[in-house]
Amino acid sequence: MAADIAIRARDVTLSLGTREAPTEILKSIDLDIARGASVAILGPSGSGKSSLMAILAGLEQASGGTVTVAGVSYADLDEDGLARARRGRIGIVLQAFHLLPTMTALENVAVPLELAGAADAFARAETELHAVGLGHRMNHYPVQLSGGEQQRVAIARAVAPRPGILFADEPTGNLDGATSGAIVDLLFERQHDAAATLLIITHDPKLAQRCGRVLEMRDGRIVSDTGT
Ligand SMILES: Nc1ncnc2c1ncn2[C@@H]1O[C@H](COP(=O)(O)OP(=O)(O)OP(=O)(O)O)[C@@H](O)[C@H]1O
Repeated sequence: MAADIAIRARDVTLSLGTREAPTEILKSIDLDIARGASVAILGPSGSGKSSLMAILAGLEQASGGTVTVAGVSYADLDEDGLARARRGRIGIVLQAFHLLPTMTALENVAVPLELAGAADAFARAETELHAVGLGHRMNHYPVQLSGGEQQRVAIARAVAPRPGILFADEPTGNLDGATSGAIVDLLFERQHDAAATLLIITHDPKLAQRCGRVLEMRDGRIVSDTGT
């Protein structure tokens, strides 16, 4: 695969449900995303956006086809291998934030940094939490944080290791206009700093406009693809 391609999917399908009544969630997705690109995925609810992102991020296995991310083919990896491939290289912000309930905001951001081998994990985590406006909430546990605050912790956690690839599923879904603008600025700043590839699912046309490329999904397929 060419070095300038960060994400490649070939004939990716996802079929869920029962064997008697399978539902085709994704239908023959072919996609190349250039390194350093910012890509928005738009499309109606249920069109398969989150499913596609989960497969590209290595969180879910496709029913068919191949996925290669940062030169690593997912076909050769089991779950542990996928987790190792993600660590420090892929940042993910999902709709459910998956913060660890027994850890404070600071620990939620610092621990993955430590796992990725950072020596100054806690200092960096503090910096990231300040950047998302949560300097005053660092020692709060997830249950003590609002939905928007939890979302910002999840974003700080995803960008802290400066991953080469960032996946974000509705990253501003729970945030008000002003906070959302600041968080989007931060995502693009981090992308720029690390020359990272950014893939964002959004319903927000303004956010989509900030991306160099816009994909539109409908009924499990990519039906339009504009930009680079
Ligand atoms: N485990 C499952 N079994 C059967 N169908 C599923 C399963 N998980 C998801 N689906 C279906 O797959 C389709 C695509 O879901 P997906 O979450 O990828 O859509 P989406 O475009 O991200 O939607 P939204 O914008 O609402 O988040 C939906 O119709 C959903 O009901």
